[in-house]
Amino acid sequence: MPTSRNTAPKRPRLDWRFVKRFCRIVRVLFPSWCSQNVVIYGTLLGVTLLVQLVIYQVGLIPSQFYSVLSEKNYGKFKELVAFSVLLILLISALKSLEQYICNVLYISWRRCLTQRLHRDYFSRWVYYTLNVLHKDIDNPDQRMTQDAERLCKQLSTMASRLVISPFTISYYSYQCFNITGWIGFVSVLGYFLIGTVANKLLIGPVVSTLVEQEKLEGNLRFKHMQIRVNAESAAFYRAGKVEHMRTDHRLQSLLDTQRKLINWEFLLYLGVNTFDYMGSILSYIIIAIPIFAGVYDGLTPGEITALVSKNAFVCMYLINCFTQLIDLSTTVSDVAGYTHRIGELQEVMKDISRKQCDHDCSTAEMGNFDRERETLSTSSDAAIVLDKLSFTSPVYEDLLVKDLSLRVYEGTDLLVVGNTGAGKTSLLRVLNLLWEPCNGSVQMNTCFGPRGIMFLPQKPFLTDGTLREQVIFPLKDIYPVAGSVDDERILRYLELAGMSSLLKRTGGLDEKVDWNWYDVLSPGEMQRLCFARLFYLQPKYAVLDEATSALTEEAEEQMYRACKQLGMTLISLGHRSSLKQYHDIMLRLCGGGQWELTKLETR
Ligand SMILES: Nc1ncnc2c1ncn2[C@@H]1O[C@H](COP(=O)(O)OP(=O)(O)OP(=O)(O)O)[C@@H](O)[C@H]1O
Repeated sequence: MPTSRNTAPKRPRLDWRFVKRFCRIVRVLFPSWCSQNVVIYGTLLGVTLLVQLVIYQVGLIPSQFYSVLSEKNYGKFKELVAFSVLLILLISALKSLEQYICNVLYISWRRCLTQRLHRDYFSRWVYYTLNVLHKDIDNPDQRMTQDAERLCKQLSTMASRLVISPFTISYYSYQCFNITGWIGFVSVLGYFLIGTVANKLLIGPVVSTLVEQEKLEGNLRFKHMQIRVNAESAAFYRAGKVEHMRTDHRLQSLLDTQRKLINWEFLLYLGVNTFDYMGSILSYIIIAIPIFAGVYDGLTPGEITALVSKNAFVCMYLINCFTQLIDLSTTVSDVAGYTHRIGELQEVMKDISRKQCDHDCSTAEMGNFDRERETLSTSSDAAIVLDKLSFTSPVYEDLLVKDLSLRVYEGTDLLVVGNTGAGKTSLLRVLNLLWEPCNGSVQMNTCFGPRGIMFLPQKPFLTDGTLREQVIFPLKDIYPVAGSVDDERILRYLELAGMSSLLKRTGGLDEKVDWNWYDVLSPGEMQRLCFARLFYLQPKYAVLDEATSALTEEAEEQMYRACKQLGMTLISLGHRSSLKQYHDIMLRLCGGGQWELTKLETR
């Protein structure tokens, strides 16, 4: 059952929670000390250090030119020009390499982060709980795709600057201290601290507005996705006008928030730019101190010019190191926003996964059908045992079913009937552990998958892929034997389900199709294709939730007879009275928690 949080969510900020979430993401990006990403990051550090070394040499060139030109030394001038050209070629090569390594790092980080999120998302049935029951976390899909991508991109752009900062700051601080004494060094440091505090104050609102903006961005995309998936139904309703209005409404909310964001960013940029330009003046003020104090009184004007040029470079570069850190404010605010969104998703998924594991750890590998081939149930006992089972829907307190006790045995087919909304499908959700019961217990003595129990949900699920992949779904590989024997089985069962024509449309079992299966198959064809799957997998127990609702009664008879011929025990949910003839007992859900069990005599 979903757990809605009672406390209002905290506004995302640059706080301790951000640090914890960021550290968790960093552990994913650098899984171990000898991981590939550490090697790439180390290489980046090496190349960036080299770049700094060359930059230092390039920075000293103007002062050397001043000296050489004031001495009118032609020989030295030629040497200096050649040296300068060499340095420039070297620095452009190194800077390109630095950018290239940052991009490699970005791809590697994205892979690590997204794969980890996918692992948590697809473990057990976290994706179901997250999308259907957990309404307090918006757009998980967007967090795993766009947000993760942007976080890695921003981090990779920061990477080289962050990696080098401790080195450049220490080196140029030392140089600045040597040249200007403690006054110069302390002034630069004080200047940086003021800039940091001012930026920290401005970043706060940017982070929370960015998180809100990403949520609305996801909502707008979801709306477009809804139209894309349901284009035909929308067209039948002539829904263009109303959906246009709703989509524009979402766009408007997004744009309002984006305007709020750019207003805050304007203040942030104002702070950053002021800091940048004030920094360049500060460097001359620092150099002026020893000059006016008379420290360089004994030097000629040419020597003073060369010295000022050299000292200005050192001071400016130190200030530049600090301003680069401050310039990162805008990137840091983006990183903080994405970190909060991804961190929140990770926490919620972990929480759901822990609860699902506590609920029933024995089903942890439920999706691993390959493993289940070996873990066949040999028990001759009931496959499903319900003992005084009671459950409600996640949003209402009213009981859908109260104290239901029932056993399902092999060979005894069960029909579940009841009014719309009586709780038939919900019973399957409880059997599948998707919903927690409020009372009683569910015991599944058979495994999920082929030779165990398979569910045909009310809405057919068609995966992307070839016709073969549709038929063998949810198996990843061909089962039980590969090659032509398997082809023969697939073709036989497609024919049995009345879907051989599909083979002509696709051009073969393994032909890649460029269409969306939902768009090209009619509801009846989708149901038939799901039966072809069932015939192919041949589970011992088949649970059919209104699986023939789009078929004629003759087609329904064909499908049911085929299931019986293949030795399946059926548990069907439906409204049609024609279904009774294929079952032995009938469970009627009467509403308000009431139910009755009757034996069917008509077979
Ligand atoms: N994810 C959900 N969150 C909240 N309520 C839900 C959810 N899914 C189903 N319900 C509610 O639970 C109740 C039982 O739904 P269920 O799908 O079991 O009905 P059903 O008997 O299968 O109906 P039908 O015959 O139309 O398929 C309904 O009132 C439904 O609105």
